[in-house]
Amino acid sequence: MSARIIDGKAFAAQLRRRVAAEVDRIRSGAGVTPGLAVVLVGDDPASQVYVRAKGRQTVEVGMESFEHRLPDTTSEADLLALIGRLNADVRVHGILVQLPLPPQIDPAHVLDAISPEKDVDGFHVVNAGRLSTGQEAMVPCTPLGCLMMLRAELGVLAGKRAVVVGRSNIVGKPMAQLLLADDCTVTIAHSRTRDLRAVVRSADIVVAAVGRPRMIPGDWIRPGATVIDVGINRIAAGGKTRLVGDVDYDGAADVAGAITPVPGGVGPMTIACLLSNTLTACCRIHGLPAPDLGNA
Ligand SMILES: Nc1nc2c(c(=O)[nH]1)N[C@@H](CN(C=O)c1ccc(C(=O)N[C@@H](CCC(=O)O)C(=O)O)cc1)CN2
Ligand SMILES: [Mg+2]
Repeated sequence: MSARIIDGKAFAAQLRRRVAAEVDRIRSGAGVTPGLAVVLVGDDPASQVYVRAKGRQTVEVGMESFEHRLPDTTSEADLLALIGRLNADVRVHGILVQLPLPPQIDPAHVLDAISPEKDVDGFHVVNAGRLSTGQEAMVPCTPLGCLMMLRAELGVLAGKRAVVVGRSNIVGKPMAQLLLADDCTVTIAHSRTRDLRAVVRSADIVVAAVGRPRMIPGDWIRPGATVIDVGINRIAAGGKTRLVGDVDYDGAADVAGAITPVPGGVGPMTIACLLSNTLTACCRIHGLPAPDLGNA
């Protein structure tokens, strides 16, 4: 193993400390406390863990947390009505609806019902459009966390060849936009890409976000490349389960310059960036200068 390990847990802890200091500053200076509303529909076990972590960390950085847990039989109309109330609630600066949603609810309807300025997930079509046209946007948390770690690891990203494997609206596409905005030469690869091995091998930066356990073997990685593994895949292992990424960690760590582990890499940064986005949303809503915490 030669790669540096990019410690997402430590990064996230550092970002939360900076968010907490800024929350303290705007509360004492402007008398405003940022508030985050998280909505969970149903009882998906992983979602419950993430929502609990979000609520706890929101309170720990000094923000107000509003948690809404709805049964998995909730209709789309009832969920839209709740979002309408949260949009109008002046104590709430950020709104997040935990994904996935049960099948009777169309996520596109729900995400586009959230006020763009309170859309701390950055999933609203207005924020996606703003990001892709270089305007001030709310930036999706997972790619924002990846960008922060890449900038800290590599400094200036301009001119780097970046390959993003995966084209989802919530990770792959916004990640590519962020890298492009930092002047990388960006390729988005996906399940239909021809000779994926050669494409990945050409990259100085590989962001893997396909959701397939260890799909990218170590010998696809260019020696010295920086590898950001977004995958969080639970696999069976010796009668138990364990988490692995989309990259074969042991193989890639032998050749990469730096790599994020799973767990403890991108995942913790997702929630830290949610807190940072909530602070940003609160500052924008109240016309306060938004602190630079390494945001896009
Ligand atoms: N509305 C949203 N829904 C979902 C998002 C999102 O950003 N917005 N992302 C994921 C889930 N997610 C946050 O919601 C999330 C996933 C994983 C982690 C994390 O810290 N993972 C740990 C491992 C945790 C474990 O042991 O299971 C790690 O990688 O170290 C945080 C947040 C889908 N839904
Ligand atoms: Mg795909």
